[in-house]
Amino acid sequence: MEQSATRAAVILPWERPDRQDEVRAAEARLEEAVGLAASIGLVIVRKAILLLRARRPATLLGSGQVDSLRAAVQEDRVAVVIIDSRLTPVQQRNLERALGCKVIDRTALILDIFGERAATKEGTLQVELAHLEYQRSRLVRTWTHLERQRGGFGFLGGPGETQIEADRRMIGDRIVRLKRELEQVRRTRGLHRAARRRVPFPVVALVGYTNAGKSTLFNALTGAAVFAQDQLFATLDPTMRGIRLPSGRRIILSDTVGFISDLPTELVAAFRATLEEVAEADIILHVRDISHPDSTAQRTDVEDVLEGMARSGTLEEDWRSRVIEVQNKADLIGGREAVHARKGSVVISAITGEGLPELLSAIDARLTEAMETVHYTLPVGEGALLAWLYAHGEITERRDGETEIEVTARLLPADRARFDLQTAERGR
Ligand SMILES: Nc1nc2c(ncn2[C@@H]2O[C@H](COP(=O)(O)OP(=O)(O)OP(=O)(O)O)[C@@H](O)[C@H]2O)c(=O)[nH]1
Repeated sequence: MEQSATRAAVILPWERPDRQDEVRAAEARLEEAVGLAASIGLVIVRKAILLLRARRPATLLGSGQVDSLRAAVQEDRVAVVIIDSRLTPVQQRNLERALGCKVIDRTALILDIFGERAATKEGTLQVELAHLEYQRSRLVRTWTHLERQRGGFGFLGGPGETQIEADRRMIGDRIVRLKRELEQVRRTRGLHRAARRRVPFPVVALVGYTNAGKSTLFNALTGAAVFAQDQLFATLDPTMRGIRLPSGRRIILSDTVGFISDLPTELVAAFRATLEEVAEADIILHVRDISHPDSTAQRTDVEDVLEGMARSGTLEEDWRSRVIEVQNKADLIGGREAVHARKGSVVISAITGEGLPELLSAIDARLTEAMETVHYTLPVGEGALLAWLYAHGEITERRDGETEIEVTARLLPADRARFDLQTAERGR
């Protein structure tokens, strides 16, 4: 595929003083950017941290740095240079001219990733909106090359003034339409929620920083224990997979887009929209890279975003009781035994597999803990409802009468909502 062959260089301009701890932070930041670029299919053939004494208005980088970068671009046949910083439209255009290749900045890279990962209607619209606003703020031919290749929104025309005016109008019109569509989607969101609740198993969502190991963990867990793909899962998106826990209970594992350090503010709404799955989750697995120099700050960031979602009503207020913290990459810091497990957390290595059985048991235990005791009186003959209760909960008591069956069961709050929805529909 053409896009998988796109050769890229990732450059991190670094303005902070080069103290030893800062160097480690810069290296981690560069690794993050490399991971992000690789996640959209770019082949990274060069990466570098460039120390900035001052931000040059024309090119951001110093002229010597631009010269050696040009040589590197030629030598390595680089098609795209990613500057992990914010570029003004002028800087971007000047760099493209000087380097003789496409140049994109951090915001453009992140937008691309969100565009690929947005799963819900709202997520897709929100990302497209952020994308158009970004383009409008530039109004020059920017990264249409990458766009076309990847089938995105590459509709910007030539660089002439009239063309730019026409583009400005077109983008403006599209933004107005998108905002209207978004409102429409938000109005009907409640309806979609109810429909999603009919996924008949508890949902466990993975959240965490990019590179924390979410996908590795997702694959490790699903690779080992996927249950037969039935009709239901064919219609779900590929970031959702069903697995069976040691208890025999089935769950849906749902991967989400990763958190990114210093997320540009204009992308916050788009990011939150891509996190919508978390609102549906019975359990949130917060995957952390405990070997990362910013590990603690990253944890706070994730919790702050979830708290923000709770304040805005997207997430239920008791979200903290549904989080299991997963302290990943224990193998890099001396193995499971060497790591102090925080309360409510499980230490693992998604790569070596250590701690995975304990994690599965923790999910099982947390689901059991979250169950509520409910009583139902079902008419005899409603075998399907009774069967549903047996399949999704634990029946603790059952009394069969002439016309009615009384059942006491333990159910998850979400399952209880699903069950109530079913009985309400039958009553209709
Ligand atoms: N040593 C070690 N490396 C790990 C472990 N888990 C993941 N990794 C590595 O960390 C890198 C990032 O892992 P991913 O699973 O792609 O991370 P992610 O959280 O899904 O990242 P995004 O998809 O960008 O959000 C990869 O190179 C993995 O091989 C682990 O337990 N130990």
